Amino acid sequence: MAPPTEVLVQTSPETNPHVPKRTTVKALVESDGLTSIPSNYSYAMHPNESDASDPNDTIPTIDFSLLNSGDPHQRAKVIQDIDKACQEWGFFMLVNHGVPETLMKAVLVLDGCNEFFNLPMEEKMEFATKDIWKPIRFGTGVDIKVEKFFFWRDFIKVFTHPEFHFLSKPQGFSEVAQEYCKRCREVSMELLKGISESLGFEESYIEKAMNLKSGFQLFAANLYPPCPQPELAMGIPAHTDHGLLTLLIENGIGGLQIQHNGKWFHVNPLPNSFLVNTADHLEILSNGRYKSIMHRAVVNSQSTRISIAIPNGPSLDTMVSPAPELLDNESRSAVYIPMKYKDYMDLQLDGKPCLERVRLPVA
Ligand SMILES: O=C(O)CCC(=O)C(=O)O
Ligand SMILES: [Fe+2]
Repeated sequence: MAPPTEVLVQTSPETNPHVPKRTTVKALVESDGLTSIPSNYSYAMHPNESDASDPNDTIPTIDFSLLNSGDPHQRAKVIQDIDKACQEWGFFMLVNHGVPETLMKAVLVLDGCNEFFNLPMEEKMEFATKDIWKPIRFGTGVDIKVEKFFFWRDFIKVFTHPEFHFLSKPQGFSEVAQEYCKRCREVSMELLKGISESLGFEESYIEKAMNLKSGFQLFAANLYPPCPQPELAMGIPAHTDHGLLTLLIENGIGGLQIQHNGKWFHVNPLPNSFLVNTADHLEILSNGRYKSIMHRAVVNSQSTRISIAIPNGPSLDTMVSPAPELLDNESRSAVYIPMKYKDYMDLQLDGKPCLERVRLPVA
C-alpha cells in the first residue's frame, strides 16, 4: 500500500464529516493489491439500466467536409442528415472534420491529458475544489446527491473560452490544448450554422441568438483507470450535457453508452472521428425538436481510458428560451422556461437533472 498521505484527497470543509476521506481513482488503482473495489465505489444499477440496445443499430455518421464543399446540393443533403441525426439520436460521429490527427493524439496522450494525470498527486491537488466556477478544477467522481458514493473517474475541467485558462504543467500541454480548443470551436460554429439552417433559420441565427462570440467553452478530460470489478463500478453516471454541442474524443478503448430507444447503446467511435452530441441548450432552443440524450461511461478491467469532452455553449449571460419563430399560439407553445445560461449551470449544484427544472409539464 502507498502511504495514505500520498493517496488522500482532502475533503473540503463543507463535505460531510462522516464520509470517508476521498482518494483519486488513479491513486487507488496504483495502491498495491487492489483486487476488489471499495464498497463506496459500488454502483447499484436500476433494473433497466443494463439493457443493451439492438446490435444492428448504427450511430449516424456526418461528413463535415460536405458542409463547405461549395456544392449547395451536398450542403442541403448533409444539413438534412444532421437534422435527422439530432432528432433520432442526439449523437453523431463526425468525420473529415479537418482537425489534424496529430493534434488529437497530442492533446489526449502525448503532451496532454495522459501526462497531466501522471503528475504527482500534490500538483494536481492544487486544483481540487468543489466550486464549479473555478476556471481550473481537478476532482474525482462523487455523487453530489449523497456524497457517499464515488465514480471510477478522475477529471480536470478548464474554462477555455471566452477567456483561455490552462495548466502550466505538463510542459507544452497549454499550447496544444489552446490549438485544440480553437479548432473544436471552429468545428462547432460551422455545425451550428448547419443546425440553424436545419431549424429553418439563416445560418448565423444561433451564433447571434446565443452570443457565440463570447460563448462558454470548457475543456473536460476524464481518466478511467482499469477497474478490478468493472461490472460493479460506474465511470460517469447517466447525465446530459449543458451547452449546445459537445465534441468528444477518446483513446480508442470504448466505454461511452448512450440512451437510444430506451436502451443503452455502446458506442464504438471510428478512429479520429468526433462524437458530437446535442446538449440541453439545443433542446431548449429548438423547443424539444432536438433531444439532449442521456449518456454515461462504463469502465473495464484491462485498460486506462481517457476521454476529452469539449462542451460549447451560449455566452454565460445569454437568456435562453425556445426560439420564438418555432412557436405559435396554437399547437406549438414553449415547453421550457427562459433562463440565463449561468443560472442554469448553477442548478447542477443540487444534483438533479437541470433540464427537468426548466421543462414545463405538457398539457
Ligand atoms: O468519457 C466519456 O465517454 C463521456 C464523458 C462525458 O460524458 C462528459 O465528460 O460529459
Ligand atoms: Fe457528457
